[in-house]
Amino acid sequence: MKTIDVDVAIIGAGSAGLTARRGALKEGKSVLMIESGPYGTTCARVGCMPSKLLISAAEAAFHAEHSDVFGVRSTVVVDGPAVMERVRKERDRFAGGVVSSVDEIPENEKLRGHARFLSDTSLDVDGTKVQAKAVVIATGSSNWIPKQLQVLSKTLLTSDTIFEIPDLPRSMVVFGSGVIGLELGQAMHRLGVRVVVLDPMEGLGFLKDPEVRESAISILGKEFPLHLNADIQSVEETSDGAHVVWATKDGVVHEETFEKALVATGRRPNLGSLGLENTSVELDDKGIPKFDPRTMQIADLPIFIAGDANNQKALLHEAADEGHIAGSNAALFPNVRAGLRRTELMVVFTDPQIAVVGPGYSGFEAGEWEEGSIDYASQGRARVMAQNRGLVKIYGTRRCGFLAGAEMVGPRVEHTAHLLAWAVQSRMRVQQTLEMPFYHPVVEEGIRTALRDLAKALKMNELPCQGDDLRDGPGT
Ligand SMILES: Cc1cc2nc3c(=O)[nH]c(=O)nc-3n(C[C@H](O)[C@H](O)[C@H](O)COP(=O)(O)OP(=O)(O)OC[C@H]3O[C@@H](n4cnc5c(N)ncnc54)[C@H](O)[C@@H]3O)c2cc1C
Ligand SMILES: NC(=O)c1ccc[n+]([C@@H]2O[C@H](COP(=O)([O-])OP(=O)(O)OC[C@H]3O[C@@H](n4cnc5c(N)ncnc54)[C@H](O)[C@@H]3O)[C@@H](O)[C@H]2O)c1
Repeated sequence: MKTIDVDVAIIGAGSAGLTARRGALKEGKSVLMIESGPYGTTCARVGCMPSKLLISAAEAAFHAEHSDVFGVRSTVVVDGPAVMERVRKERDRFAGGVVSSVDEIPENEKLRGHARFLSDTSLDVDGTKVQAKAVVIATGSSNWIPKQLQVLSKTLLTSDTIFEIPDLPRSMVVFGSGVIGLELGQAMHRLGVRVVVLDPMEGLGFLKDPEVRESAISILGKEFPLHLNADIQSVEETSDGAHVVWATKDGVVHEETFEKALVATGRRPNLGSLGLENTSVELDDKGIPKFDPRTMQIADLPIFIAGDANNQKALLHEAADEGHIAGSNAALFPNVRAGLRRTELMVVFTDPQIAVVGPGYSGFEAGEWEEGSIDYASQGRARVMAQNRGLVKIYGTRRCGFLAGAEMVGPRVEHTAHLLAWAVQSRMRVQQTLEMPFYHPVVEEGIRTALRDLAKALKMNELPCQGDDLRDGPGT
């Protein structure tokens, strides 16, 4: 058996694996990156980028169709093949950029094949043995298809296949009201596809604030059928398509046949065929290795885990940060150090957009925090643009009045969420954020209203706060 000796072996050439490689190289160590699938990363090939391309087409159709409110009349024709062609063309450009960067990696620093642990520091890659001083697991995640939906084949779409369809279907049932189901379901609806979204659970699990969640459900549910707490009674594939019978919360039974079925029921880390049983890695009750999120190290082993593989924050920027930390620490093993973890930030690209900043509503102990809010119904700029829908809640700590996080659904919150995340990470107090400039008329003025509301709830002038208390702010 051929053996390759290396300082750091990285399993997976996705977003986490590629930054892990850079992190390890910076420390002057030799690196081998192993990849079993196509190069180009999940994000660029079948994730972030093609989904946002489809959403942009849907936004164009929606705005053209809804211009009447401004007195502008138009007739809209959605050319399905042209929509999908642009998605693929631009997607190929993004993924091609990543592939070119991988092409530039010297041949002796990369290996094609499926990696499987033989011990903590050795791997089998399709018959080649890799002996490493440390290993980074950056194997990503895959779509999970529940048993009930495994009967689907010809009609089945997942995020891996939906961007390959040559034309838009006439109808599509979406299983799952998570981020993927909502983003792609709304986009397809806006492109003229008859869409129904079904979820047996409460749905929109990424929102924890009941009022913000309710606002998002109400807004999205007015635009397309969004059936949460649905009892999905039967799913079968017939010659006409996917035949689904379900009962809604009110007990009404529905029965429909759809040309396509998008299964967006969650993703699971790619750990199953890694041979972890041959290592000293201890798994939690979900089968995920226990690791330190500051160093990405698994126990005190020479094994590190980054990106979707660790099942924590399945987001691109987190995968990149985690990869970098894991790669440098693998190179420095056993002298690992804590890396920078940023304030949490998540944006869902529905319309209106949804965002979560910091630990969100569920991140605080009772009695430790206050909230301020704004309903976008009457917000000036939002009304000007006829996008006056949504609710923003901002949270602050009672102790010293630190800005702590937000949950929001509203116009252009991708931007306001960034401002708030930067302020949280900078450990700003609510009062300090109100001292910042606000232009007029902008949607950020809505955030100022919520911040004022929060300052009032915190009774800012009465808050005792020693200089030392700054050490205890969010982000420490
Ligand atoms: C439809 C969709 C939309 C998304 N939109 C966004 C968004 O808008 N914003 C955002 O922040 N995030 C988004 N995400 C999430 C984001 O894409 C992921 O969090 C990110 O791509 C994870 O990167 P990764 O490096 O962990 O995994 P990947 O990029 O998947 O890389 C893992 C690699 O490991 C390889 N591999 C697996 N097992 C082995 C093995 N045993 N041996 C060798 N190689 C192996 C795989 O082939 C793969 O190439 C989206 C995801 C999807 C699916
Ligand atoms: N904008 C973004 O940042 C973005 C976009 C897309 C994906 N992502 C990442 O991808 C990850 C995976 O997204 P996802 O939407 O697949 O997963 P998810 O975990 O967010 O949602 C899955 C949903 O499927 C539902 N479900 C489970 N079984 C079902 C069944 N049998 N029938 C119908 N529904 C069922 C669940 O109740 C849940 O609501 C996300 O956690 C996110 O981090 C991020």
